Amino acid sequence: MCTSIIYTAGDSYFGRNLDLEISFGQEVVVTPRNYPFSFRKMPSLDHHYAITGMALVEDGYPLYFDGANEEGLGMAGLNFDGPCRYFPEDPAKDNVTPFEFIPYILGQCKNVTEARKLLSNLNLVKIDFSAKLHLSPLHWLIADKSGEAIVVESTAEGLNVYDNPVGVLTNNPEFPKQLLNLSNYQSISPAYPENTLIPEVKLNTYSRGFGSRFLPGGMDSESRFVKEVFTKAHAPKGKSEIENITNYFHNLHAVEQQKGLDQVAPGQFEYTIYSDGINLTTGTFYYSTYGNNQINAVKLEKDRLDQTELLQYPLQSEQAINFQN
Ligand SMILES: C[C@H](CCC(=O)NCCS(=O)(=O)O)[C@H]1CC[C@H]2[C@@H]3CC[C@@H]4C[C@H](O)CC[C@]4(C)[C@H]3C[C@H](O)[C@]12C
Repeated sequence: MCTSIIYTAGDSYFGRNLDLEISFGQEVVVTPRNYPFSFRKMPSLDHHYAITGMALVEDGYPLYFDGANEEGLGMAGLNFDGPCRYFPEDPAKDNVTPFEFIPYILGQCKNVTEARKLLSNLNLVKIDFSAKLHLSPLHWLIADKSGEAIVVESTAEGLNVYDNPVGVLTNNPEFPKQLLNLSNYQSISPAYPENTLIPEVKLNTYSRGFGSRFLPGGMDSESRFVKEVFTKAHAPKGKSEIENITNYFHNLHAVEQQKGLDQVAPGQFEYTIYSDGINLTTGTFYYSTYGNNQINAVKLEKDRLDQTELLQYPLQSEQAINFQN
C-alpha cells in the first residue's frame, strides 16, 4: 500500500510513502533534458523536461516510482491490484506502457492541463519491461504546482481520468469510491463536538481530541485515505520552505506503516520504506527512509540539466542521530 499527496503552503510539495515488504534498490534519479527516452510504441523523446524522482535504474533506464519535472508537474504510481487492466496495442491510440508512463507525461507536460491533453488519446499497453521485470498494477496521482490534481486509472472500462479535489491517493478501491467513502466521515473535526446525542444531559468529557474519535486508523487503503484527507485538510501552512517540508512529512507520517503491523505473508510485513516530497517550484527533492528519520535533500542543479547521463544519488538509509553531548 502507499499514500501520495500534494500539499500546498506557499509552494506545493508532492510525493508519497512507499509501503512494501521488499526494497527494489531504488535511488534518487535526475534524468536530464538530453537523456534519450525511447518508447516501445511511440517515437523517442531526445529532448524533454528534466525529471527528479525515486527510480530503479534497470539496463540504464530509470523506472520511476514517483517524481516531478522542472516545470512543477508531479506524478506517482501506486499499487492498484484488482481493478487495474492494461490493454493490447490499439493503432488508433498513443500506446504507452505503464513503466514508460511517468517519463512520457513528465517529459512533455508543464501542468495538469497539458497532461489531460496527452491522456485523452492514451492507451496503457500491456508490454513488460523485460522477461524478469513484469508490469505491476498501478494507478497514478498527477498534480502540478498550482495544486491541481487528477487520478488516472486503467480498468476494464478503459482509461479513466478523475479530478482529485482532495489531493490524496492511496490504493483500492477505484477513486470515485474512495471519494464517496469520505461522506461517511463528514463530522470528523479538530474541534470538540457538540452534544447532539442528548443535549439536555451534561456529558462528562475525559479527553481532548474528541472531534477525531471516529477517524479510521488502520493500515488499509480506505482508512489511510480518510485519515490523510483529514490530516492534510487541517494542516497549518508555514512561512518558510523548511517549516513547510516539515509539515509535509508530518502529514505523510500520519499514515506511515510501522514494521510489524501489516502482515502480507507469515512472518512478512509491509512497512513504509521511504517517504519523499519535492518542492514543485524549486525542484528540491526531500526524502527520509524507514531506518533514517533525518530529512535528506537533493537540490536541482540547473547547470547540470543539459547533459545526457542520469544523475544518481543512492539513498542515505543509515540512522542519523544528532548527539548533543
Ligand atoms: C510496489 C510499489 C507500490 C507499493 C505498494 O502499493 N505496495 C503494496 C503492495 S499490496 O497492494 O499491499 O499488495 C510500486 C510503486 C511503483 C512501482 C514500480 C514502477 C516502475 C516499474 C514499473 C514496471 O511495470 C514494474 C517494475 C517497476 C519498478 C514498479 C515496481 C513496483 O510495482 C512499484 C515499486
